[in-house]
Amino acid sequence: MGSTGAAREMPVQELAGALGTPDVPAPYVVRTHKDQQLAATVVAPVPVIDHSRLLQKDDSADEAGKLRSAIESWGLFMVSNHGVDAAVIESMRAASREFFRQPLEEKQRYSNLDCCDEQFQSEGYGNDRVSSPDQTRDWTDRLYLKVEPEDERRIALWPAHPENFRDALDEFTKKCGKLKDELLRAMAKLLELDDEDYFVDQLGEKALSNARCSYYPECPRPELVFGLKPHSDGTVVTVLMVDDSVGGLQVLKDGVWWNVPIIPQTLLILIGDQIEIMSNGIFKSPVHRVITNAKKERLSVALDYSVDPEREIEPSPQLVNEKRPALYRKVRVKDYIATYYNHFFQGEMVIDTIKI
Ligand SMILES: O=C(O)CCC(=O)C(=O)O
Ligand SMILES: [Fe+2]
Repeated sequence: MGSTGAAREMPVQELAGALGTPDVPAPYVVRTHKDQQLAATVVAPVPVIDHSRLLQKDDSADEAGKLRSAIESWGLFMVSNHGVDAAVIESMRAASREFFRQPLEEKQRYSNLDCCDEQFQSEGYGNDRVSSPDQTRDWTDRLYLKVEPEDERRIALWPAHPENFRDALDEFTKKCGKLKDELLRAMAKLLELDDEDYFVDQLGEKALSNARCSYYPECPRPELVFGLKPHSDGTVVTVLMVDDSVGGLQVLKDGVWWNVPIIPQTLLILIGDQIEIMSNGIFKSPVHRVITNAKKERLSVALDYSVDPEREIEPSPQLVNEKRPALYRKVRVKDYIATYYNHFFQGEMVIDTIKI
């Protein structure tokens, strides 16, 4: 991720609090998709996969079939009985909410702008890097932290308040990591790969995972802005804890934006670009976005799982044959991630650049 100099932007939370008029500042107004933000009215019938059944030796066939159809039709699905205790999820949620509720000065101790030269450093609290003056800003503030490899954590950027934040994130990460490995094994089985551990092994010993706590303040003009622009995730998979009462996540399917429902006690799994590449396009990473709400704030916590950035990925040789030649070029993950944001800011999908 580049480190272009960035002017300090006002957090959206402060902006939302300061607005006395029903208006949003021009840099947040989406120019190209007028009124599209409110277009979705249909709730996506996204399948719920019972994870404990998926893991059972003799009773997994139905669940595996559901998983396949969920991935093929939506590129995302919910998991229930996922092994991440409700208490772990609730502490993560509460600790993140508590963090964003604090005064600005407290949050800025973890700023994503370096304290000395104000260079953007991606980890920490703040907004996206602004790389060009005409970049449309998203109506969100974020706390972005590397959680794995564990020895690369920058603990100084992990909030010390609320006091349980660090433990909550550590616990959430560990439990979700196990879930992610189990799901990747189930996905390798679906593709009939010889090695059930194929995707887990591809991640490598220095696999990267980041936590993204996103806070979307209420917005006076939801129809004019994005909470988060349309994108597909540049990950292998993303485990997402959505807000427990406020919707806003939408997924694009067959040219239509669908609302992703909130289903209590589930976690949402998104197929990312990296597994799209490794599965030679059999799995597709869905384009999704977040819209804001005029009356309510929203909070989500995402765990991004990526192959070790130093490694290269390509379609699994077992999924390439004469009938289905490789659809993607081999790419170094670090290069993929580096170009990801430039495309994201332009509203383009980086995966299109490596399609053969
Ligand atoms: O806030 C959400 O529900 C989705 C966030 C998301 O898509 C992302 O962080 O990549
Ligand atoms: Fe996403």
